[in-house]
Amino acid sequence: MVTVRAPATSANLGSGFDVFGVAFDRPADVVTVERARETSIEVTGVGSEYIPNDPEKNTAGVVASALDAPASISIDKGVRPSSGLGSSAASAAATAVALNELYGRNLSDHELVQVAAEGEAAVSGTAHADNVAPAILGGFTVVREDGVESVDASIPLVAVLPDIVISTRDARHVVPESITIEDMVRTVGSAATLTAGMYRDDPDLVGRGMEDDVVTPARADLIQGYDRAVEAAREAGATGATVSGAGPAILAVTHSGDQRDVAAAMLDAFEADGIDSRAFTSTIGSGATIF
Ligand SMILES: Nc1ncnc2c1ncn2[C@@H]1O[C@H](COP(=O)(O)OP(=O)(O)O)[C@@H](O)[C@H]1O
Ligand SMILES: N[C@@H](CCOP(=O)(O)O)C(=O)O
Repeated sequence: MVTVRAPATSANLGSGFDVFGVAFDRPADVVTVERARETSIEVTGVGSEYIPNDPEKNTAGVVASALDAPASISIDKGVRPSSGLGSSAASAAATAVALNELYGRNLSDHELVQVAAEGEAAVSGTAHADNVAPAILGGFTVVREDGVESVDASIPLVAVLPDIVISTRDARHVVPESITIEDMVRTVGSAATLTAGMYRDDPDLVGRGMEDDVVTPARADLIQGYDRAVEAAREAGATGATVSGAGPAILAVTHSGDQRDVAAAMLDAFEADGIDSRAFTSTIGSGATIF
């Protein structure tokens, strides 16, 4: 039996659509696997009633199939599904790491990222690896078609999750299919600024580098209360705020010491719109851990 914890993650960070990701300290999914003749899945925890047990529809089951590693899989969900906090990815990442250990497959972390991304493809329609990469490797990650880079960075984060459900699959349909050269130039500038900020542990640069005029505005329209919450975050000291993943969570970057104020301001903003929400404060954290 092997048990692995994999954390919530935030993908995109505004300017890095399908490329950037960060790991949180918490919340996390905890996955336990045992050898079996056929794969079966039991799900408990946050939002488990909305998650299929069918191995072909659950990211964990798709990973078991991709690794040809049948198992009894127990998932204790800490990351709410359809949150924008990499819920489906946390299960996929934890399962990939756990089955690699259980079956002695000796795959590298980078190979496991590709396996876990197959689980993501089953639920979102695309094998985007920008959540499973930080969920496995930790830190700030950059995903390309031919590989993944990861760097440890110390940046304070606040994620606020409103009581709204948005599926990644649906939110991918609003992404523009093409962009102008002017938008491309601005996006590359933002993404490079953010990356420099991560290397320098500089929340001002990271916040500035989250600016994006391409994907974020289209997704923001799906999140009731988004504009008010982002404005409140900035007024409370956030250096940047944007849609976390495909939403509805909002990710804010702060200086250390400002996290509680920023979280409170965003919670109040959603409350003013009549929406319950909860906040997670974190710094950029580690990836999947075998117990
Ligand atoms: N192990 C899993 N954990 C969470 N969601 C899962 C899992 N397996 C399948 N799903 C499905 O994936 C969808 C949630 O994934 P997604 O829309 O990408 O949200 P999130 O941003 O939280 O990852 C839901 O429809 C859920 O039923
Ligand atoms: N790059 C993906 C990330 C989806 O993240 P999730 O946490 O909402 O699953 C996208 O933007 O579609």
